[in-house]
Amino acid sequence: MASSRLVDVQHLSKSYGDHVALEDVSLHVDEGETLALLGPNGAGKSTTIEILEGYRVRSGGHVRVLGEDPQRAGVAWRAGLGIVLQSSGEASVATVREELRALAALFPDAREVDEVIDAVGLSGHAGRRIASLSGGQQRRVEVAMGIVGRPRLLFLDEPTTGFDAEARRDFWTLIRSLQDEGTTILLTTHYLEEAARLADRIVVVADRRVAAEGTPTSIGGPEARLPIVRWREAGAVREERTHAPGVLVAALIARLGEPEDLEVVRPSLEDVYLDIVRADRAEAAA
Ligand SMILES: Nc1ncnc2c1ncn2[C@@H]1O[C@H](COP(=O)(O)OP(=O)(O)OP(=O)(O)O)[C@@H](O)[C@H]1O
Repeated sequence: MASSRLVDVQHLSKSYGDHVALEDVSLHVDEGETLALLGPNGAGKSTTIEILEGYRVRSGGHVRVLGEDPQRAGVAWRAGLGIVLQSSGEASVATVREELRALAALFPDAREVDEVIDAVGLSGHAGRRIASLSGGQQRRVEVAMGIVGRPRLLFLDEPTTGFDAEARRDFWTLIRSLQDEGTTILLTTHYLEEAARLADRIVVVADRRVAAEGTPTSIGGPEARLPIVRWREAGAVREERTHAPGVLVAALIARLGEPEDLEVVRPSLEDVYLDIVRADRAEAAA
């Protein structure tokens, strides 16, 4: 195992009673990297991440996080982790600053609490009770709690759920600054744009296993990225995928004059992701 491999998962399986949640998942995260774990509801993302955090016991496979098996690792190991779980909905009656100060005291090299409060956009709310904040503001407190210990490895399980558009942009800026400091991040999200902007690499989990892996611009293979030219002809929408959209558009203009409803679209990560998940589902059904 490379020394820079902070997360190493091989052939991970997990069953809840008779229900198989994960069958054979292998993935890794290297130091300094941000990996986005994507997949439909129920695919097993939280199960995977909670096994890596030591909160769930695996049924089989090999797992190393910061060089240790999460099922056996101790308090010193945990101090290297930052954890933002899927939102619990439970809120403390302490104030934002009190809660973060209490938590920061547990870490050897914690960040300055007021800087963290500022970084998550809560400086105007530092003295307010967490329970009195809005859902999105409470989620920001949870993110602050994940980063205050200056973790080497940060787990973010759907961190921006409940954020408004501006808060999400601010969060992306915050994550970029953590990436610049060298923080290694494992992120789950249902926002494909978030994965496209933040991740160095993406792993798609579907039907209990890894369905695809790659960078945001390469996952799914080159064919999945071919531009689509759409236009209307004889009352019907036509479309064609092509390596040379300009050539096709020129040919359409020569044939039709100005083509009706003409557009040239490059598939987004979301389009590619949906193709991967649908193909995987069709394969599983077959
Ligand atoms: N404690 C549990 N007991 C029984 N089944 C569980 C338990 N936790 C999760 N599961 C099941 O395991 C599967 C994977 O769940 P998991 O929460 O890991 O999915 P997910 O990919 O995180 O989904 P989402 O995107 O909805 O958060 C689901 O079918 C879920 O119902």
